[in-house]
Amino acid sequence: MKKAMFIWNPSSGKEKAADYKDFAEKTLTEMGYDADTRETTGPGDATHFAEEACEKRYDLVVAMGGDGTINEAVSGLAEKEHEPLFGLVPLGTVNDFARALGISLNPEEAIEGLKTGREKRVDIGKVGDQYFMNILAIGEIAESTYEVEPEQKTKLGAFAYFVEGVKAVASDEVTTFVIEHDHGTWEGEAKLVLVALTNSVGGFEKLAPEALTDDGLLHLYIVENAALPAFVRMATALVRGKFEEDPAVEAIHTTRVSIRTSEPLSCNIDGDEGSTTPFDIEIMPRHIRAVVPGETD
Ligand SMILES: Nc1ncnc2c1ncn2[C@@H]1O[C@H](COP(=O)(O)OP(=O)(O)OP(=O)(O)O)[C@@H](O)[C@H]1O
Repeated sequence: MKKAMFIWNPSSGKEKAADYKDFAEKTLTEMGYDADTRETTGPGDATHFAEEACEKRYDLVVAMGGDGTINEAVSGLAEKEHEPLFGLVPLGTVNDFARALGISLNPEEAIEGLKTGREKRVDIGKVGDQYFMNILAIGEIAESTYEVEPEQKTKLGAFAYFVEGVKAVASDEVTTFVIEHDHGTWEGEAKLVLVALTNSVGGFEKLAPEALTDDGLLHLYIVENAALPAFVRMATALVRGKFEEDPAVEAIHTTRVSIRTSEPLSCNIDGDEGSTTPFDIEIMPRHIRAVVPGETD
């Protein structure tokens, strides 16, 4: 009998998560799987469960939760000898990976979609011993998001980030970056460096509109240090989906990026704090066997 592991985070998606869990178990059984359900209790669980599924040669791993849970499950599947199929059921607030893969943001539809979906091999990124599916951000603007207090986040939402971002843009502090990539070396002062894998970043689909989940490329954007009006222009370009055409933005498509900075800076990986510079980022092309909507080729 085919074996599936269903990993779910009960803290995501509020009180309906348990109902979706029951529906997912029923669906996997109907699909002919022996379904083994695992509930996460805290950070790291989803990774350990997915690792176990690889060791025990499961056919399918399905993770249900927000982007944090999905990142943890994919990290457990990465670089293993046995590669189960990976299905995801989005239950978070942003759900970038599901958006990029065209998976329904309605959990019931996403679960139903496992029945009719097809396999698609998709890229992930690697930095040190961490993996990412959507975006790595580094620079004063990225660092400033850590300064947003939790209660400020709840009260003001995106506006709190915006205020911190403007403060970072307006500050005199500048960081010098040395960035090596496939086509050469970029050296200079930058406010923000972004490495995107997909076209959905923070639920916003216009930062890297051309980034495909299986193009084998890191989409690198270097936002140069500039005066405030340039940032206003850049924000407008971003909203219009023309970010990479802005003169203060260097856009490079590459398979590897090495980043060194004048001061150590920590990066933000898929929304959570990650490694501190210097570090190397690489693409792992078509590494994960994701289940996505659509007919099998
Ligand atoms: N039982 C649990 N209770 C609390 N936290 C948990 C539990 N299980 C896992 N976690 C942790 O919760 C973190 C956040 O989960 P996740 O990102 O999936 O949900 P979310 O915060 O609702 O989503 P989003 O970030 O999209 O709003 C994960 O990093 C995970 O380690």
